[in-house]
Amino acid sequence: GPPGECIKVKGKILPDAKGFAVNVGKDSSTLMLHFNPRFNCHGDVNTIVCNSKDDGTWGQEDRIADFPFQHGDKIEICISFSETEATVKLPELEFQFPNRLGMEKIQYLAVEGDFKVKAIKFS
Ligand SMILES: C=CCO[C@@H]1O[C@H](CO)[C@@H](O[C@@H]2O[C@H](CO)[C@H](O)[C@H](OCc3cn(Cc4cccc(/C=C/CN=C(N)N)c4)nn3)[C@H]2O)[C@H](O)[C@H]1NC(C)=O
Repeated sequence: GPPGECIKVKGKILPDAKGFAVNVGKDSSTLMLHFNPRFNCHGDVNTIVCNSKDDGTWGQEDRIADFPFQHGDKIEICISFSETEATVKLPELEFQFPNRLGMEKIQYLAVEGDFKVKAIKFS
């Protein structure tokens, strides 16, 4: 959807989650944002890793200092964006990630890993 629109992903983190990801962008190879909370994977413990992907090539990772998630949590993740940055709103945490590709619309959303999607809403 267009800038300013908010993509809401509601769901439940699995009780034994190692990690999950919410990907938004053009398609699976071109992502404005790969939002990847890691409970314990790739050597990361309780770390949110964010990145972009440009035609199949990962960008530079950003690691967010806070980790407001627990196994089994029911959460809502709200992602909105402008031409300069994406904003991720979580329970007790909000942060920005640069819109490195200058993407003007999001037409792709995928949720992967240990997260059970309950609802997705575009508002
Ligand atoms: C230190 C060594 C070199 O540096 C590492 O180099 C790795 C490879 O590049 C990076 O890792 C990569 O980082 C990328 C972001 O930048 C993507 O996240 C990618 O994953 C893509 C991907 C997504 N997906 C689906 C998915 C997503 C989330 C959970 C699951 C499944 C959960 C498993 N549940 C179980 N088993 N119950 C599955 N699969 N692959 C990841 O491989 C590390 O961050 C990086 N670490 C650091 C500190 O720099």
